[in-house]
Amino acid sequence: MTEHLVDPDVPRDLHAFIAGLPKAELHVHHVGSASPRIVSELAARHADSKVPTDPEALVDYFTFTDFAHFIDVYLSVVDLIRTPEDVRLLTYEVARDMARQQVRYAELTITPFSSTRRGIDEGAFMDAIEDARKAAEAEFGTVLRWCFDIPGEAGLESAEETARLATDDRLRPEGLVSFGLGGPEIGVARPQFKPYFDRAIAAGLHSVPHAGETTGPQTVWDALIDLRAERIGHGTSSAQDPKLLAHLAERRIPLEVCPTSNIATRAVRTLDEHPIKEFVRAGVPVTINSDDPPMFGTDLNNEYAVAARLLGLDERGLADLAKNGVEASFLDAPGKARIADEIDTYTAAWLAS
Ligand SMILES: Nc1ncnc2c1ncn2[C@@H]1O[C@H](CCC(=O)c2cccc(C(=O)O)c2)[C@@H](O)[C@H]1O
Ligand SMILES: [Zn+2]
Repeated sequence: MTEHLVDPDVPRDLHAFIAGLPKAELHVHHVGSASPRIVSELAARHADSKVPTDPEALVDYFTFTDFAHFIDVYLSVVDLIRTPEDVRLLTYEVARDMARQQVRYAELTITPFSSTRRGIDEGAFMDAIEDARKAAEAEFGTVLRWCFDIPGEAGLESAEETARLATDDRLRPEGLVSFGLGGPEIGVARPQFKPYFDRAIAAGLHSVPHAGETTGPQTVWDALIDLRAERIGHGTSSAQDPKLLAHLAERRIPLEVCPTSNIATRAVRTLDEHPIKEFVRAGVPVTINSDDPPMFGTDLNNEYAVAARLLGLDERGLADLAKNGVEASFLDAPGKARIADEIDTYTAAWLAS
């Protein structure tokens, strides 16, 4: 457990329970998962970068005035990833950090457009992530799968490139399971991306766009109707629309909730105002995720502690939340059953001790 992340309002033994709880993570960004250790290593390789390497300076650097500022800082870290070896290092080290938190399975959102437009060869990029995925599974036991996302603000050129990389049989990596859409939402309407999502879905990929993070509930409706979303990234503003909440609950469409992220990007004012309770009350399937953990000064374990506090959960409630993540994942049925059983066994042993 990382000591500075202990929430004083959550009992210490609940933190310890969370630290050992087997988990699935469904909403976490590749570059946004670069820890200070990884950032320092990349910055040392590329000394001209403006990203600070000192962990204390990084805390200030990762303090955001608004969502646009967050994206600017995010892109400065993207600029640190310049070679296939950088891509491999980042991916492998992110898996190591996940394994330490008992993450058994993660769908990692990768933005291949950002790397190919910066000159990394597309085939070498795919080889680097696949090589890291296989090594991480063998060495840490964490299973990684990919979501390729369109950086919407970069325009339809980025959508075309992302759809091509995700659907070309010669390039598409074995670990790819889903197709997403990220970046700012203001001025980036979801319906324009429909043809690209149609292509990805026709190629067998699942649809998981961000929506309702920084704009209202209509964006979530657009993601559901035009992009045929199977899960929603954030979906925070859904709480403003009771019909939408009822729809999400009835269709069993999970929200990928990332509480600390919403505060760090100023999408939500305070944790106590976070709508997670409304989602649960409306019967919407809720999953807990970390988004860009080091940039938001969090990790997945801390997000579970935050959820425990906001929802008043005990060990059984936390185990159910972890099982929501497994159930909402794109694992096959035996894969889901294996992690769900592990969660039950761990919880029973903890409660019996
Ligand atoms: N909380 C988040 N909510 C939304 N997205 C988030 C979040 N966290 C991380 N992201 C990532 O940020 C990327 C945005 C990148 C982007 O806008 C952009 C614009 C213009 C040019 C380029 C370029 O690369 O040249 C990139 C998204 O694709 C997504 O993967
Ligand atoms: Zn995200």
